Amino acid sequence: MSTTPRGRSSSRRRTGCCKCAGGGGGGKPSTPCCFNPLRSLFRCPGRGRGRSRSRSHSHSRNRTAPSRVSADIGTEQQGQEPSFFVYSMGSAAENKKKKHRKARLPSIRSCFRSKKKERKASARRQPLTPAPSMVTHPPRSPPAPENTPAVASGVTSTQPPSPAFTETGNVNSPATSDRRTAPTGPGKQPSTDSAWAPFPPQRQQPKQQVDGLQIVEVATGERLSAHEAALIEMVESSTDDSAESSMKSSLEFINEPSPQTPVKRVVADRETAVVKAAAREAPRLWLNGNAAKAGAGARFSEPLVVAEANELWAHDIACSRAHAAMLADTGLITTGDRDIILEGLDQIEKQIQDGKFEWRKDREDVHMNIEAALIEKVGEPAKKLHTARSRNDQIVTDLRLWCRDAIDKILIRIKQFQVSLVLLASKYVDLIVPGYTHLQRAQPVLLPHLLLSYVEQLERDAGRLIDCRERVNFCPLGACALAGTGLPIDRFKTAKDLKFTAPMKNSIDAVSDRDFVLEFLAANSIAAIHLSRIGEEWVLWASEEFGFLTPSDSVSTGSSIMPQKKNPDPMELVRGKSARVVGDLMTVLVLCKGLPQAYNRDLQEDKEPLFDSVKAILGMLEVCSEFAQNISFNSKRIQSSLPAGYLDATTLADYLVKKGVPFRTSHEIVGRCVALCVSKNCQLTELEMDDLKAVHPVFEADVYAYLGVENAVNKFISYGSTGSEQVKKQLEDWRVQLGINP
Ligand SMILES: N/C(=N\CCC[C@H](N)C(=O)O)N[C@@H](CC(=O)O)C(=O)O
Repeated sequence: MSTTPRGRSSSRRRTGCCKCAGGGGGGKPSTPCCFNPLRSLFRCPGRGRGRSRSRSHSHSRNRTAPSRVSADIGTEQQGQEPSFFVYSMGSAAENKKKKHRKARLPSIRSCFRSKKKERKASARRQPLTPAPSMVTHPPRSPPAPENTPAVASGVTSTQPPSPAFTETGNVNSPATSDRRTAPTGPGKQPSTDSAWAPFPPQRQQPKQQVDGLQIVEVATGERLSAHEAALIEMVESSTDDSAESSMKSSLEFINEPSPQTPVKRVVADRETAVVKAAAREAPRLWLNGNAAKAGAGARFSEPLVVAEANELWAHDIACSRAHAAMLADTGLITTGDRDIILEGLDQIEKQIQDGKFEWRKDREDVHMNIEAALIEKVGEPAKKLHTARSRNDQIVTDLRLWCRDAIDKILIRIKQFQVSLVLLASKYVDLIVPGYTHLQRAQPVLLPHLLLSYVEQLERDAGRLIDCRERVNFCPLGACALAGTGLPIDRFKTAKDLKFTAPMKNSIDAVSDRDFVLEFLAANSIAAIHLSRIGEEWVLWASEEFGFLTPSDSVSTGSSIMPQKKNPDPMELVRGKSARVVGDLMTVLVLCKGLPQAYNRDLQEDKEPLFDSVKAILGMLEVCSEFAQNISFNSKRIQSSLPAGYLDATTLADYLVKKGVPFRTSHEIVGRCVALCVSKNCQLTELEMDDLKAVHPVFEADVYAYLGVENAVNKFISYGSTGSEQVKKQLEDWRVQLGINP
């Protein structure tokens, strides 16, 4: 067993797992394996938020998911779980491994270095060759009918994209013979290759076509796409090393052991392969792959890819399916191409579900990963999928679909908690508890009345989410980058297929706004505040000072030093988690406040707080339900505490009002009665008739039916009051509404 510098065990570091840090594995749901689900929900030390790349911070990244303490406790056996947890630091052995991994950083570069001179000379001799790119260039060939066979099936990437539209919007396809026609516009160089090329040739390499990609053999013997090879050349020939060092530092960062659960580590291990790919390719989406070098922007998108993909891949594929179907319906692609695309998407979906999909950080985001994989899989037809689509409308459509699903999940959890509260209330129908204002004893209330007050709050939380869902449910797809498209798409069809209410009316608005995210986060924040208040109340009530509530052992934790302690920390964590939910709202509010209209890359930053907020609120609700199912109220202790605090004083004032005394006067009279009790050290109900008459002659013998907490509670009759009739009725209504059988 190795120990960390803090003396903590690391032997089980890789065996602990927790639900909240799961979700890796290419969309595979993580399996909670902690013996206590409440603990597992809240044990993740990291939130997956932007990790520092700074080397000086590397030790903090060595933190793993909190491991069970397996320190020297004599007879400790494998698999036994101490009842408290600590975070552990990475061990020396792990640090060694990390160094070892660094040494394995991109070897491909050195292979290219050995060929540098030769290639430079070659580059001087030869003009640049075209590099396949994801950028679609306008066709430079005369139109041909859409059903040209060569167009409907996959063609090589040296051919212009098809089918294409003329400016008048007609579907056209380049005639096969015309594909070899070199562009003649200003600045276009004649191609040395027999095929038409949008850019001049770059190098002389033996070329092959695989799935429409041009393949070249490089010095390592590896077969890379021309695009990949061109990129390495760019980095290599750059006099400025920053592109390479930026890439390298990213690699080091990615190769660091991260504070992840084993599920995530599996993903991270897979990412090692991804990283190698990144070292030889950094696709540039502008200038057709001929831009100088990878910029600093990549630094910010890389760590997000996997997290973003885990959440959004299913929605992104759903959007692509709907979009492909619409493109075929409108004749923008053939039905044959649509079927090939759909088949490819099915395969990708399966790969992701099986955890076999390689998420490449160098492909920027979930959209580019899926689209590029689709092109690799099915070739040319996949290149048509991005027709009349931009990542700007894709991401916001994905997000709206994601929010819709997330809201539905939260609504279910809210209902579960409501049911737990109603069941709890049903167990204590007659239990009177002190009601507090200013945290001072105020008036007696029935415990079910208090518990149903939480149920009401939750109902409004659900209502806010339902309202928000209505506004979320409009479809931005087809807004394209911001302006819509000149192509005859059918936005109503995609909206319908994706079960949106309707397409969004304004394409600029569609890609610009994240008000639906804000609204969702605001609704979450209010719900979180409600849960936090319940958490606070229950923590307070579980204290020795109150002693009103006892959590069962299954929802309690112990102390590492004070053996007698039993902490209600799930509810403390509910209270604590509310801070991050509110913080997430603040993050997106501030994120959006300075943005000009239409898409801005800042918006990429909306996802982490959105995902985080939803994860937190789902966890909080689950914990609250479980806590509610595992607490008991200490009736005896509560009852014995009721006499203190003159809880019946206001009911006595109401008695005087019924006798015709103005309320302000009755308030004063009861005040004098209470003062008398204080001097006599007794309860109001213990005052003799003579004592009462001495305070005011209006008191009669019937006053004793108003004194004492039971009598006081029974006197409440107003709608929504704590009177037992009212409470019983409301409890019954809630049972019916929530479908709880008698
Ligand atoms: N880069 C870009 N959008 C990226 C959106 C997706 C991004 N991962 C996000 O999460 O916001 N916009 C390009 C258009 C495009 O790439 O489709 C632009 O407007 O210039």
